[in-house]
Amino acid sequence: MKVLVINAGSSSLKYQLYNMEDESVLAKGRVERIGFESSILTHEPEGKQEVTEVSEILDHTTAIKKVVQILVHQEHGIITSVDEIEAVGHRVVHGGESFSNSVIVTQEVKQEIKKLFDLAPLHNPAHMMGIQAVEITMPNIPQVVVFDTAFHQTMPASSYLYPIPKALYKKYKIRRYGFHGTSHDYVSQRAAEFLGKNLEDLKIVTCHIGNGVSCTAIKEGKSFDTSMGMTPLEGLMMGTRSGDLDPAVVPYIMGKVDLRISEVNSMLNKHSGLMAISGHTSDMREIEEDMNEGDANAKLAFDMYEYRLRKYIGSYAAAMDGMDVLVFTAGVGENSVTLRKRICEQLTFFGIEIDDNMNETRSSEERRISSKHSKVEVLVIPTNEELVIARDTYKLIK
Ligand SMILES: Nc1ncnc2c1ncn2[C@@H]1O[C@H](COP(=O)(O)OP(=O)(O)O)[C@@H](O)[C@H]1O
Ligand SMILES: CC(=O)OP(=O)(O)O
Ligand SMILES: [Mg+2]
Repeated sequence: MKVLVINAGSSSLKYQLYNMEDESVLAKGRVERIGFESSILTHEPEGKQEVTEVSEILDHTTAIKKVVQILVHQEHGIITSVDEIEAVGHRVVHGGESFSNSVIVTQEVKQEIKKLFDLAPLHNPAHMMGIQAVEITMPNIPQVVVFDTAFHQTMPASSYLYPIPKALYKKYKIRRYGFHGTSHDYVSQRAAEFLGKNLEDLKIVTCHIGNGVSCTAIKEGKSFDTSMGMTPLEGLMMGTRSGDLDPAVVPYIMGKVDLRISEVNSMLNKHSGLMAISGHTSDMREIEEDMNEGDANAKLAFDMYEYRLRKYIGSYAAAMDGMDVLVFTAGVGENSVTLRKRICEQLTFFGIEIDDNMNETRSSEERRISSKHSKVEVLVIPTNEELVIARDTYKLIK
């Protein structure tokens, strides 16, 4: 059975085509700059040359059409007919309190996702466009949605409630939901397997450090607490998102410089984080390069990013009364030798001891970077959200 996995963003759409018999990836790619005149489709078919196409892709339906066209293309394609695709699985960022598992898409499910547009304005409307684009382009194909929030539905009320009037939770469902759940779930399971231990016996802190950044405390195999909140803005400093700040800052700025709600949202989501402090980039590779060349703003951005991560890791060790395993994952977590070193070198209080050689070894494999004497196992586990989505889709459709 072949499953197409889609992660639709507001102006991009990433895809992977899986053969579920052996879980191999037949092709993957992305459409960027949807809605612009020069949109870019990058397609990587397994065992063939990567292709890039520039054309006008004004909406998600056109983007999906282009993806299907290239998947069945004579030269660059990997299947002979679209009928070979038996199911589509989508990433959906916000599932609110309605979903603690992946589900098959129905009218009711779509209604629920729509109700959550307000809570994830950058993500959920784009996912819905992806689902509708598949309905138009591949009618009758079963679709499954896999939620970032689902894994965190096990959090206790003491973790998910905010200390504000309870009516706000009852009436508007204002609470912590948490995100990147598929990733935290996947890497914690892989970590236990890597160590040959029972997941249920471990206290794990997982750090998903990509464009979005979140940490999760995992106890008895379940999410116990996580740094993102009602929206993916809370918690750690990110590429362009501020993370935690005094909530009083928001009304204060709105009064002082006469900003509208949408402008404040945009400032905190798109113009803050590494971008704001470095003054020119949200890309960790550039931050590190500039820092090494003596750029003081890049250094400050790096220091703040690292410091905030370290504070969260420490607080989750306290939250679980211990930490057996610390996991780094996602673009920055898997690749930044410097960030991992700086964090671990200043967590010696917990008995963490990093092995510099292991940390510096470049690899895309799961690996241990702590020394033999370290009291906490420190691992780098490459995440694979797409594989989890493909597996859930296969399970529900099969
Ligand atoms: N070698 C590297 N060193 C440091 N950071 C890296 C490296 N490779 C990728 N990154 C960073 O990873 C981030 C993107 O992470 P990723 O998990 O792909 O994000 P997302 O899935 O949220 O788009 C970028 O900030 C990028 O700079
Ligand atoms: C939820 C979230 O922050 O997702 P991403 O990291 O893909 O932006
Ligand atoms: Mg990601």
